[in-house]
Amino acid sequence: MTPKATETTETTAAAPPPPIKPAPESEPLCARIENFSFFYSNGMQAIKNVDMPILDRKVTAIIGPSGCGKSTLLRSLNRMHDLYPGNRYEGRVILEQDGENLIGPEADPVVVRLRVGMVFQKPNPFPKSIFENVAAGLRVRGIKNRAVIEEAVETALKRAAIWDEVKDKLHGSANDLSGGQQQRLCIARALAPNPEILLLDEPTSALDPIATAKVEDLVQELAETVTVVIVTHNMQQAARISHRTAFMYLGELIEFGETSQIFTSPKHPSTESYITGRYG
Ligand SMILES: Nc1ncnc2c1ncn2[C@@H]1O[C@H](COP(=O)(O)OP(=O)(O)OP(=O)(O)O)[C@@H](O)[C@H]1O
Repeated sequence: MTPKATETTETTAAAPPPPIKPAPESEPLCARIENFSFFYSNGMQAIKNVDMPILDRKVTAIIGPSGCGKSTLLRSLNRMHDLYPGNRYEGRVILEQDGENLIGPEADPVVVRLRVGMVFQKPNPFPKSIFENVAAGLRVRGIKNRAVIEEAVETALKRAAIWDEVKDKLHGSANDLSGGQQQRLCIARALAPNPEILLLDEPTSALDPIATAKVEDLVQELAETVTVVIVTHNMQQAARISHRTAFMYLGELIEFGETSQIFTSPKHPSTESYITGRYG
């Protein structure tokens, strides 16, 4: 018997459900990412229409499989992509404090990088003294008074929980520190200009478990005074230290919510597949 058209046995793969838009937040925001897209100079669209709140003085983790756009999104927040010609931003990243659009044409990328500090995967201290590493951002801010710089360097090193280890060798080379100490020094360097947001791009992936635990403790402490956004491949880390988690896939923000909700009852099937280790 010839099957009728309606009885065909062929199946087509169901399209994945659309991303879930973040729910309105009741807690104070530090910034809002609105309808944000990013295009690399070769025309590749790495971020697609992302809307995401960034909670004030909380830790937001960005997770997702390799190549989903985590680092691209993070680097957009402090205009790192401006260092390469031809890259393009669309949309807005608004700082709540004064309404500045960080990716707008009027925003000076150098000033944005003081308001939004960044620490990378591999510790990258300048080949200078410990003191000069931390003072660097203050000098960019135009601060020249020695006493002011000394006080700010001490405060930043204390905030980064490394003061006790370096206070007697501030003029020694940063390169003589251990990897974990170098990473905390880089955090101090980012903190010295007193940024509103601290971006951390897989800050512990080059560190051993003890140095990792120190940085994780530090991040939680820091969130009392500065907003933190962290990219991590380590889901236990995201679950341990963040208040909100953003799951990205193929350049889209698929799901955003309280970290405990994302890890225990994700709403989107792609989030569930990722956190249960089925891909990525
Ligand atoms: N300079 C570049 N020019 C063009 N495309 C790029 C560039 N850098 C990254 N991409 C592409 O943009 C997409 C997002 O990359 P991105 O590094 O942001 O992903 P990721 O989620 O951080 O990955 P990983 O976890 O592996 O670090 C990828 O498809 C990547 O190939």
